[in-house]
Amino acid sequence: MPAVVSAVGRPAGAAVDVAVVGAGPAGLYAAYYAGFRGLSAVVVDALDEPGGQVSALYPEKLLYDVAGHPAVKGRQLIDNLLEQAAPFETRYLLGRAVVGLARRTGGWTLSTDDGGRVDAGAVVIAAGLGRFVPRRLPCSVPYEGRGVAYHVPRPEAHAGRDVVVVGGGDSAVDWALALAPLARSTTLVHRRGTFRAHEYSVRQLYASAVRVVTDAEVVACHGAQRLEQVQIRRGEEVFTLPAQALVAALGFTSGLGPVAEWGIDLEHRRIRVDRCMSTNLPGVYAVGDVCAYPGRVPLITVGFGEAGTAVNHAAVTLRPGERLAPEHSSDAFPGARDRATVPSVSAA
Ligand SMILES: Cc1cc2nc3c(=O)[nH]c(=O)nc-3n(C[C@H](O)[C@H](O)[C@H](O)COP(=O)(O)OP(=O)(O)OC[C@H]3O[C@@H](n4cnc5c(N)ncnc54)[C@H](O)[C@@H]3O)c2cc1C
Repeated sequence: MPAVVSAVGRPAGAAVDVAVVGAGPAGLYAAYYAGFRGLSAVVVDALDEPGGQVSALYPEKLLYDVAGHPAVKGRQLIDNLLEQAAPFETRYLLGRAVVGLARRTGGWTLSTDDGGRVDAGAVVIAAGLGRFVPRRLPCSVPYEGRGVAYHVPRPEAHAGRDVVVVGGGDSAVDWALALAPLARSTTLVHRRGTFRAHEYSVRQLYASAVRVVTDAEVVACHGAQRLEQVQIRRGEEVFTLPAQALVAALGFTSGLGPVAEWGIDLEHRRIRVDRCMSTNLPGVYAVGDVCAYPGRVPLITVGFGEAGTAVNHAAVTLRPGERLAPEHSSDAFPGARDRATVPSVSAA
């Protein structure tokens, strides 16, 4: 995967042409497209990892309906999108939420929840379902970042560890299956007797090395500096397992949050756009699952097309005289430095 640098706590720097809110598939493709059109771009996401729903909810699943990919793992698709944007000077500001949008001369200023700001000529909102907030397992909260996590972007990071996954849905089962070949031990704890996950995955689960503990709950976490053990209660029985990692796969809540307060026209908690992907605010576009127009279908491939449309229109707005239709990428590669010599994604 190209190196994506989180710049939490650092100012975003000089004005850019395009600020993208959200590093899901639509936002990442908007960043690529900005580079392709010779525009500088910053992508801001509240999550520490790029990839939006794909990374947070199903990085290990295969997708079969993304154009040009007969089958691609969620994680691989996001890596590919990052690699595609890598020749350009895209900056990724991860782990910070955009909380404000204010007009300024020549564009817009985004403010972030760490007190930072990004000045941009145009804004592409690719906020999907909004900010994801993980459902927490109360007893594990003190160990957040010290062994307790809410998703598994890189299963390899858990190699050789004792891992306890908590939950009964697709993410919990998928992650347990992905971790089992790598971890020293993998235990899946679910408070009910049956799983909500896909039937095929559940069959794989019971055939795997994962220790499955149903009708049970993690009731305590212990450890000095980091997580070392978890206590599990199953009926009257209470037992302790070694655990250097606990993955609380209890789902996420999501909501548009501050985006709804920026004076943008909304429709059923989505941002209303026209055929150019423009919102009612000049120079502010919306793409991907966050946008609404009659007949929209919430698919990744659709979001890619919308991102291209929005950035091409932004290019014309930012640089009057430019053509709306881009050159064919097969004929020219405008805006990029020499592909062969360029490192991956640059830091903020
Ligand atoms: C289990 C599952 C399986 C799926 N399978 C498929 C499939 O096979 N094929 C397919 O086409 N689609 C599939 N989808 C749908 C697909 O994942 C979504 O359509 C796609 O992720 C939408 O992309 P997006 O970039 O618009 O938004 P998202 O992926 O939702 O990303 C939005 C990003 O914006 C960030 N954000 C939101 N608000 C802010 C803010 N204020 N500040 C900073 N960051 C913010 C969020 O943190 C998030 O990272 C599936 C979805 C799920 C849940």
